[in-house]
Amino acid sequence: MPAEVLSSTQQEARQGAQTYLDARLLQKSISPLQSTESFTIPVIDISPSFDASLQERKAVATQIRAACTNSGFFHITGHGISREAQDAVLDLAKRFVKNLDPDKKEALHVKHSEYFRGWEPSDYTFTNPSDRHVKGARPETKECFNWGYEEGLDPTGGDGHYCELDGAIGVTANVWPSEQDLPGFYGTVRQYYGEVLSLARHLFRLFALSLDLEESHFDSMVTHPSAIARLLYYPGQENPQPLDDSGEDKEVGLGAHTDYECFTILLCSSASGLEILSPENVWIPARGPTAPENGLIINVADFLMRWTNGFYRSTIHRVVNRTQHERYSVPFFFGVNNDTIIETIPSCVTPENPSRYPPIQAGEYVLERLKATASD
Ligand SMILES: O=C(O)CCC(=O)C(=O)O
Ligand SMILES: [Fe+2]
Repeated sequence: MPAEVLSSTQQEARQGAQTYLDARLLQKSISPLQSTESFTIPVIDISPSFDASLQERKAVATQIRAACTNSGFFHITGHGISREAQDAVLDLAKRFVKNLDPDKKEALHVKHSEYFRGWEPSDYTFTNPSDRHVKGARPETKECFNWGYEEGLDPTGGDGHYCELDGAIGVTANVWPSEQDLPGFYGTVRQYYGEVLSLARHLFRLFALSLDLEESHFDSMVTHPSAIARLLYYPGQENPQPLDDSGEDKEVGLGAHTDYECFTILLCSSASGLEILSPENVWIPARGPTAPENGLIINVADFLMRWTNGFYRSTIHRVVNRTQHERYSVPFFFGVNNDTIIETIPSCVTPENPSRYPPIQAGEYVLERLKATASD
């Protein structure tokens, strides 16, 4: 890949995603206040996809395709992630936020990391880079801890070829609290992350079927994948703030954004707060009355949207905790091996819809998007 192609695509990585986000948010503000919303978030039981016939796997894939071409957002049940691992990792998020001393957090600050690993205090990033420039912008209320793939977290043990977002080999990018400060931290992360990583590889096979590709199409691209995850915390509001004069929230947990990778697997505590911009450009709660009890949330992210030439939709979402309760969540952002160069999937290109995106190296794309949240 010639150098000039990469640098122009880095620019395009930021701008393309921001343009999509800004355009959808603009449509939101001109859409009628009284919504004629008919959209509900689909719930897909993926249990038949584990041990059944190809025909049954294809039936699940068909439901995934329908969700991805509409809102790009759905709940899954029958996913096999143990309740124990889910509860333990949510509890870990709480322990990290509440029990780790400020100086220990400071030592893990993401500003020390080229790859945005470690402790991310609320005011360090704007999840929607445009929010930084809004007059009187207040910091988002979230606080989080980020880590990425390492072979020790992979139940397969990996393929020995992991490289970082920028292609660097042999770097130790993750940082961890010490065992003394937070006993069992790494073990709990490893258990949950390992289970979700296996689920993500399985889901990618269903995504392949959903795009009429061979089931194994993506397998060789996720042997040492980009798989960043985070423990997230949103404080409750002591006195939940009324909306401001323009009908916007005064306090936002995480600004409106799309995720960067292929798809996200999200675990959240019962507290409400996550909202998605529906296909009709109306904010709706992600965990409405139809949300399943033990489900996980899946949303399409930007890399899959560009890979499919816009056929699959990346979901715009945000978090606003309007309750007095604390909220915790653990998103897992799944993408392909950082060193994979991606070109639009040929079956998503037609004479009416020619490829809109130049080739790009997967990790470079994600790194560029991460950088945009912390600076201009
Ligand atoms: O906390 C949540 O529910 C969503 C988190 C999220 O959207 C993100 O970290 O990208
Ligand atoms: Fe997100």
